[in-house]
Amino acid sequence: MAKKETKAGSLGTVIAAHGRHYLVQADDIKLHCVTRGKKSDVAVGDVVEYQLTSKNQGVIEAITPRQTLLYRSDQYKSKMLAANLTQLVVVVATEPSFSDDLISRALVASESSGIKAHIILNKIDVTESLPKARERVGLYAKLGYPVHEVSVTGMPDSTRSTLMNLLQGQSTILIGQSGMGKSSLINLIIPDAEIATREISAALDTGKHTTTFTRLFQMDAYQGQATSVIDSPGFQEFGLHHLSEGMLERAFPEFLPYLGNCKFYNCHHHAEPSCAVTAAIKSGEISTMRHDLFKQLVHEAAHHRGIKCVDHYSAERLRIRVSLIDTGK
Ligand SMILES: Nc1nc2c(ncn2[C@@H]2O[C@H](COP(=O)(O)OP(=O)(O)OP(=O)(O)O)[C@@H](O)[C@H]2O)c(=O)[nH]1
Ligand SMILES: [Zn+2]
Repeated sequence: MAKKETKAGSLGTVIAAHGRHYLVQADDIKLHCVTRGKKSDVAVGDVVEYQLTSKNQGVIEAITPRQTLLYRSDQYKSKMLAANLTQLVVVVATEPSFSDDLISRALVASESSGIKAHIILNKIDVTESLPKARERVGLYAKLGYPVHEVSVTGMPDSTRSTLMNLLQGQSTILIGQSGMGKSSLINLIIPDAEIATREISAALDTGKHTTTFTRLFQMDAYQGQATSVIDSPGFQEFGLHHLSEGMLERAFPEFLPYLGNCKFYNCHHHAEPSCAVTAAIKSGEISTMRHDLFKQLVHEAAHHRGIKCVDHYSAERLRIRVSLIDTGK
């Protein structure tokens, strides 16, 4: 393979991050890289320019323009989950019970970052819990998010082909609560995933906490399109404090037909008279659960105004938009 280079240095993809230490896949080698100074704005999935400092170490000099950037944030800071994703896949299962709150937050994050979202319903071999789980994911299917039913242990072959169809040519992040079978899915499609994770963990000296970092697996390209899967550590919370009210209302696809039809142009869709969104809840077009989450997210974000990462976030979105214009997309 020809070595990819720019004037500033060689190019590689960040496949794992731990603190300010990064593992960069450059052609066939993995380099342990650091950034200059205190900079830590590198995300897994970034394509970076680096300079070699020794045989397997380097310094990241620059991040090439990102196509997308997925964030989550709490009241103190925003955290970049992954860069250059094309899709997000939420993994849920028939059991243990999954959280609608976490699914919807992940979907809102994907909408606001311009990333497609899918849902995988795993463990459909657990037939007692299947009807209820199907009914619950049906809400998301109605909103337009494709739902794929699989069973890693019950139907490994068809599960593998469903996954390969979904993943090929894409850069995908898998998100799921603990116990949904995310690791089982990864092991099914990437047989040496555990070995790779141990290697990454040793290279970045992450200690015993091997599952607490995000890592990217590069798979065989599909029709010339790079294919990669990012496994994110299971998390209980998915804060979206960086999203403004305007961004939030547009991240709920079921609200879109009603926006602009409220009596007040600056309607918060809360308790205002003649609100088209609350009318749609009454007529059953919008679910109360999703509207409650919308109000909760607006409430959380309201506590966040003025914190630096809002500017950082807006600047990044502008940068992505400019780079899309530059590349003519
Ligand atoms: N019945 C059934 N069990 C499954 C299936 N897939 C995974 N499991 C089981 O579910 C449990 C959790 O699977 P994991 O792959 O560890 O789940 P995870 O989402 O990675 O969870 P963490 O490792 O806690 O983040 C394990 O005992 C698996 O064997 C399935 O299709 N059917
Ligand atoms: Zn309204």
